[in-house]
Amino acid sequence: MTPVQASSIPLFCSNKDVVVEAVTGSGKTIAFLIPVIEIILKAGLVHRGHVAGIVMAPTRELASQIYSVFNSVLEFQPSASTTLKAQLLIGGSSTVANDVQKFLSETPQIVVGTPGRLLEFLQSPQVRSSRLEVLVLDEADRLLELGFDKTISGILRMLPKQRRTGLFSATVTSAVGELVRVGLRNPVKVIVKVGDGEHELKVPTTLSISYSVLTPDSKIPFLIHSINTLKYRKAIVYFPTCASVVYFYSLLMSIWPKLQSSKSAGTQLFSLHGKLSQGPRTKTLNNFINTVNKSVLLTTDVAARGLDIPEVDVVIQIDPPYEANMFLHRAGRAARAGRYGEGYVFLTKGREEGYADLLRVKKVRLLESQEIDISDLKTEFYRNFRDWILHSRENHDMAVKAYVSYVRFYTKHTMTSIFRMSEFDFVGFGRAYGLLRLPSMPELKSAQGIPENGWLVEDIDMDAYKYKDPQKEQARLEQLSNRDCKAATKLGLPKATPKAWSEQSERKERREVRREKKKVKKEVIAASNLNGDSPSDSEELEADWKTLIADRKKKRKRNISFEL
Ligand SMILES: Nc1ncnc2c1ncn2[C@@H]1O[C@H](COP(=O)(O)OP(=O)(O)OP(=O)(O)O)[C@@H](O)[C@H]1O
Repeated sequence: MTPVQASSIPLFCSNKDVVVEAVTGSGKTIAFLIPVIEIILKAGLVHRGHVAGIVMAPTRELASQIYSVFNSVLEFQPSASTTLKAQLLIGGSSTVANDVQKFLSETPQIVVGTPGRLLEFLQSPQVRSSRLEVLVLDEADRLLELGFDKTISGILRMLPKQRRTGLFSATVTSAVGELVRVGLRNPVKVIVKVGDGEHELKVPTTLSISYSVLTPDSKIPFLIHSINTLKYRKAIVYFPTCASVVYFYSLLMSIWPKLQSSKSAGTQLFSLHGKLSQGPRTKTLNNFINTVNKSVLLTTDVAARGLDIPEVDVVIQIDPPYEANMFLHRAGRAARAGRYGEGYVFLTKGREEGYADLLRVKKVRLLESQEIDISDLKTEFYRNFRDWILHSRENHDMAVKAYVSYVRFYTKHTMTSIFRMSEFDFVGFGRAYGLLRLPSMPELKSAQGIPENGWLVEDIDMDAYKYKDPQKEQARLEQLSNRDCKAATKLGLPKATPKAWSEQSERKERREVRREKKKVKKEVIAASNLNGDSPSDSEELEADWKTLIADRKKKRKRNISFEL
């Protein structure tokens, strides 16, 4: 047994409620799974329609993993004894009605699931939970966080008070205040500490963590450099939001082959996030787990907790997560069960450097990475990035979505003294996200140094910037031809959508051009008056004015430049 198993299994099995905290990858799954089996076997047979044990986990992936560990243990049941069975209850793959049907026909005693589906399942009149013996909350602190709490209260109301309850996590202490509400009676706290001889650590001792301080536009090139040069079989890269995973996965799929080193040739990329439907989500994770090739998974915090993929030996965090505990869970996907692993986090130059000190206070041992010159790779990256963005307008739409979601993510940081919105580099990240123009968003209103009209490139003819999808392009062309026509509004063109916004801002821009024309005209008239010309020499004046306007226009319509 691992230390957490040796200390918590006897307690949990001997009718004690337990709260167990031990670092990632230390074997907590077995530490609750064995007692669940023991407690149910000791209680004797349960009747059809009754649940005897519930294990709850915050994500579908984690619930599925626990269910499969259950099955691999239950395979070893002596045939003469009660046959224990488990059932998986997660949304997205089957209906509640099907789950209930299966439960009644296969009579499992244990259910493993995510809170939402578990609640719906327990609410079915055919399912009884009054004889429940044991409840486990894996990743308990996460489950108790806002969002799940109403669901969990609903589940707890349906369970008998006479039961054993166990809370497990690598960071369970933050949930201690909630214990009474969760219904633990005189729980025993088991905290398994690790250390490097001198100091206690909150991460496995076999996990080596480094941080790099980078400018916004160096982050993705540095990621490419890292996945090109680091030694790993499988690596996980954490992005802040679903939209940023979608965006950078599309970008890297297209341009990374051009930037690969011989060391990384043949490496497969995968992407996983919470907005994928269940089918592709499961398929992607299985493919990542089962591929024999060197592979990299781009993902969000949906894959931060609990996932046990032993071959993962490198974890990269493009940005720190919005709360510090998540850092430990993300990094802990590597260095599991005594294996060696490496964690990297990219901090934005400026205020974010303080995050390293905060982690040290949180008992994370980390070092600053050596500075590496990646200027050639960066130049090559942005050349390819520019071509890719300009290749289709869809790419820019994706960039806008990813950027907006990143800004919103940044506002959610709990450590506001380090991650200050007032110091957020809107322009730097706009360029890093490949934007031609910053989107209009409330957060930008009070920001400093935003270029006029949000343009990040000197000029671009947005009217000529096409969608690859013929239907989208057709719609865009129709909008273009309608945009000046007041009738378009009457026809009900959407007002609040991003397109409506861009239409609005384009209208604003045209107004400005008109204003500028008027100004120039006035200047010309004033100048000619000074020269003694009569304002009635209108033909000549009109010609001068046209030339002036044309010159200004020419300046504005210079080739698209994309300096990043
Ligand atoms: N007694 C044991 N001996 C050897 N390996 C073990 C033992 N118990 C568990 N393991 C292995 O350790 C790995 C990590 O276990 P597990 O996923 O339960 O960790 P955890 O503590 O729940 O981590 P996390 O906090 O990240 O969820 C798994 O691959 C598991 O098979």
